[in-house]
Amino acid sequence: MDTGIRPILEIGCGKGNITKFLEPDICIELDKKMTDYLKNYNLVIADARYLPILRGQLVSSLPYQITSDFFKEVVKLDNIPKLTLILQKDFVDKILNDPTYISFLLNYVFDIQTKDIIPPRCFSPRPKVYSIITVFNRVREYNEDVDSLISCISRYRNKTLKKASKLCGLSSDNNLKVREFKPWQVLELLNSVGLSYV
Ligand SMILES: C[S@@+](CC[C@H](N)C(=O)[O-])C[C@H]1O[C@@H](n2cnc3c(N)ncnc32)[C@H](O)[C@@H]1O
Repeated sequence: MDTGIRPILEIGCGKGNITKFLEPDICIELDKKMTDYLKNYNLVIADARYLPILRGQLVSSLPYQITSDFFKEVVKLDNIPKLTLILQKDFVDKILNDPTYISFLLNYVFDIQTKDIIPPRCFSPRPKVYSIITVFNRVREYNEDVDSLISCISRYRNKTLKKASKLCGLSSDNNLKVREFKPWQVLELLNSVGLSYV
């Protein structure tokens, strides 16, 4: 935990299991029934996806079904330099290995570091899946043009970069298939279509 980046915002404080150690500056929780557990903190009862959160570092053990929606919003918030999240391990494996839109975009904006794996028995109720603590450090500002290009190119992952880039209005001589690029090779992919976003 980097206490130098403030404010620290915790999303989904629940019964305060993480909150009591973290002591965040602001605690955001959707479920009003949790108010009693969180009365000692600066509590905001709200849906974190729709909050105008402008700066700080985020810590969260979010429900896994909102992970993609959450990232699509948070990736655009340049004043959020760091996120420490408990995520479903399968999701993290995908963003590190699979050539999808969200994987390329997250690897473009963040340096992604995996930490401890958390087995299902550590949670109550017990989930079916393994979780993993993952730290996202922002290394680039969000860029709408890059986002659109990644969105387009990743739709053609079974085509060569040469064909995919043509379909996306650009040009490339690269005959590798889009799916042959690992998410962490996103800059190489962008450079291959003539965009230099290092
Ligand atoms: C997996 S629980 C984690 C609870 C607590 N942090 C813990 O570790 O025990 C997720 C929490 O996020 C809250 N939550 C779900 N969706 C949310 C949203 N969109 N905005 C804010 N909180 C949300 C839930 O009500 C729940 O308390």
